[in-house]
Amino acid sequence: MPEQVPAQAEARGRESFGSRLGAAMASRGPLCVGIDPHPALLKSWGLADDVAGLRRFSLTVVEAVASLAAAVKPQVALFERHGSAGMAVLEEVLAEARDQSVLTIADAKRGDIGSTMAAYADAWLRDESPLAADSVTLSPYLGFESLRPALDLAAETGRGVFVLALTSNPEGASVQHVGGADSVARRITSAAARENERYQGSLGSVGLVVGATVGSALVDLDLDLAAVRGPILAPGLGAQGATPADLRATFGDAYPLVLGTSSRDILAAGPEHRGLQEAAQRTLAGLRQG
Ligand SMILES: O=C(O)c1cc(=O)[nH]c(=O)n1[C@@H]1O[C@H](COP(=O)(O)O)[C@@H](O)[C@H]1O
Repeated sequence: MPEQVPAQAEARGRESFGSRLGAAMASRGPLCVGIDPHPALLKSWGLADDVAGLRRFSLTVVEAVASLAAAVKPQVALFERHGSAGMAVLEEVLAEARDQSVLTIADAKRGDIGSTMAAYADAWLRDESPLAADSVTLSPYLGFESLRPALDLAAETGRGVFVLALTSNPEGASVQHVGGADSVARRITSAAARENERYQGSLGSVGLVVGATVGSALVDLDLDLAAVRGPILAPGLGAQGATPADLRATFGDAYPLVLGTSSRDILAAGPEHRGLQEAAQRTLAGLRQG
């Protein structure tokens, strides 16, 4: 039963993900740095588009920004394209982030029927898994309730999830805005709010993904994100055109819950630590000013 889950996490001496992320956002600021090792970025860093290049790139980003960011978000697709050796690098990156005390969001956007979802939950959210991260992104388009195994395992192990609600890409609206006053996005945000009822006294561990680029959609769809009480992962800064000022305008009262995330815009400032750190600090200063 949902009410028992925080007790399970507590029994294991675990602090919830929402509580840990809230503390990291308060002490370091509301920035997540995306680790997206695109072939073009590897090239611009003077690295080959191979497993050695992938490893050097990703570990460099973790080392450079671990003390500046509340979280790092490896994009799983860009490791997967290198096959099993690429996934081994992802395991190493997750372990390095853990050693350097920066929270991880595995950007895997998983979603499937419940029985298969249980296996995805095991992969990303179970202690023993080599791919265990602090949190994982989930796609709710097989129905929010199909995510149940991940929602429950995250609560049990003190981990978190970010559920896609309003994505940053222009095509997202063709599905997410459907339904008028009872839009798909509204159903997802309401379901996330219900899940977060089990996390009392801190930020919930069920976050949402809402793009920095969604403009007036929150007003148009009448979404109250502050009421969800979970973190809001907001991609779309920089390379997709959104600015920190856009975030403040878009999120209004919910802005304190927003974790701005940027990948290419910061990564293009590598390979030197200093360049990456300056780019991250610039983005963070913008987010703090909002
Ligand atoms: O879940 C995500 O992080 C995500 C959701 C979304 O709506 N839009 C979006 O861009 N993302 C991811 O955020 C990252 C954005 O990268 P940049 O555009 O380079 O900052 C990519 O890894 C995307 O897959």
